[in-house]
Amino acid sequence: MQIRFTKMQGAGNDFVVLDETRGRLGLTPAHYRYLGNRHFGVGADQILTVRPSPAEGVDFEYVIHNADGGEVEQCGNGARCFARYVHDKGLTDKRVTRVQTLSGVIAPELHADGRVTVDMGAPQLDPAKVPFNGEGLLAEKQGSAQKWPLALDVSAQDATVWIAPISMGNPHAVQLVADVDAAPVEVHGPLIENHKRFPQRVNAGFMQIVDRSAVKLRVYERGAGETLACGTGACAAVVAGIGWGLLDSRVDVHTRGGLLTIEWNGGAEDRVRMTGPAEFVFEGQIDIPETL
Ligand SMILES: N[C@H](CCC[C@H](N)C(=O)O)C(=O)O
Repeated sequence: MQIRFTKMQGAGNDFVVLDETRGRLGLTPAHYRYLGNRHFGVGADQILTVRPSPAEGVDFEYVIHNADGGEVEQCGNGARCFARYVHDKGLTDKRVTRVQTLSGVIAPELHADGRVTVDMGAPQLDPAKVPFNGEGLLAEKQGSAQKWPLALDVSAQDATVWIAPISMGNPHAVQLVADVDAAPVEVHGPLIENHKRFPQRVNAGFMQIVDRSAVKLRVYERGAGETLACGTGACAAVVAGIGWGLLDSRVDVHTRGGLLTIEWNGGAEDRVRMTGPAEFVFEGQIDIPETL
């Protein structure tokens, strides 16, 4: 099966973009895994699919699959690339679009310099709705937010990390670290991702506070492993830091792949705004087996 695709990246989080505005490709999770595979396929953290508007008042549908083939609710860096793609490919002449995702409607705005600002909606701060099962745990209060103890079974020495469970449509567990470069992301990341207290698994964020308007962040992503940047992870980290009383309302998030700027006024109903890059890398086509 011949698949035409566009490779894009936002702060180093990379994507295969598929255009289904003129008909469905009929791909299976195995096909998405194949496209995401960095040795046998194209290689990407996520596969983004553009579909026609599903309803009045919405311009497009935006479908997201992780490299492991699983469909997910939201992808922030992908949303910026989505907005750049639909405009530059002539699918719309709007610079502000309304896009339907599994977790609701988001509104990306494409700026003249190619950067994109996305209204990512309000965070979900109720742990049970992240979803996170905190039964039997005693959360610590900090500022207007909490930290929950998460016991990790790290070979002999048990480790407990203190996390904020936050959803941006997709689930995140954010923790503070003194030094992101020294943080045990490779070891703790998968243990947090697959922790039994996150029934839908979770994206694990490791945040170092630089000052009240700047952080460094690494994210071990659900279904993709550590990525160079995670847009929803940056949103969740800033929401946690503001809730803990450590950050102001506009924060530069320094990721290994580039800079994202996140704004949130701190109210549970306040919407999170994310600004960052969205770049084309190359166009291509790939012949993938019909059955995998
Ligand atoms: N791995 C995430 C989806 C992609 C999120 C990330 N790439 C972003 O920019 O938000 C999840 O399973 O929820």
